[in-house]
Amino acid sequence: MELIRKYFPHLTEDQISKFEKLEELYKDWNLKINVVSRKDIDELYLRHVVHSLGISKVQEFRPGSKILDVGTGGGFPGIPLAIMFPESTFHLVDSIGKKIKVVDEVSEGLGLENVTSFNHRVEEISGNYDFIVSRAVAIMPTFVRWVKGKIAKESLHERKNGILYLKGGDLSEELKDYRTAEIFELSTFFEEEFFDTKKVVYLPMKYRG
Ligand SMILES: C[S@@+](CC[C@H](N)C(=O)[O-])C[C@H]1O[C@@H](n2cnc3c(N)ncnc32)[C@H](O)[C@@H]1O
Repeated sequence: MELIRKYFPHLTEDQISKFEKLEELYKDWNLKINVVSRKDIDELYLRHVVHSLGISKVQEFRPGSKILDVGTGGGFPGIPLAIMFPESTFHLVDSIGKKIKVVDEVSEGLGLENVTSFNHRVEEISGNYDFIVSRAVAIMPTFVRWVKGKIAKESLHERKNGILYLKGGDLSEELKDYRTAEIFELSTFFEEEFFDTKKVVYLPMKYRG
């Protein structure tokens, strides 16, 4: 929790208490099914919560915005972002039912009214989202194919609607066909070594015509 207080000093008491409770809920769930690896659960705030919130350092979601988290697994980055932006709506999708069950239980346990989850492959759902967020699901060309019809044309934000993807390492090959992609180094915002190679890739939506 010190990391949350250190990097996000302006949270409300309600947000702080949700972030505190989140650890308890994930630790309980991890005894039943392995939603977070054993190693990572001890560093839940660093590896999952603060990492997810890296997206909020790049883009503040305005009230009323709609966000889709693709391949959310146990709820990352969607759940931490939903706590951070209570006036935005988050749809969390994953193709594995037992992961969605954990997402449902955690969001209910935290009283998150702005989270809805779907047990589907993302290719099967439709929607009109301001931003699509994700971590560790697919390479960019596949991901773009899955989500490009799901991004709203009207934007509530100054930055164009599009994809905000948490990635690591050298992305030059993977992003070579995406000239409009912007890469934000998370080490700019967070000093822990874990973030040295971590980035947020922002890919604005391209509109035809
Ligand atoms: C490596 S896990 C990452 C989970 C989470 N985003 C995180 O970073 O902790 C990848 C997740 O993507 C989901 N997934 C893969 N392809 C998908 C698709 N086409 N539609 C929905 N979910 C998908 C998998 O079921 C799995 O839970």
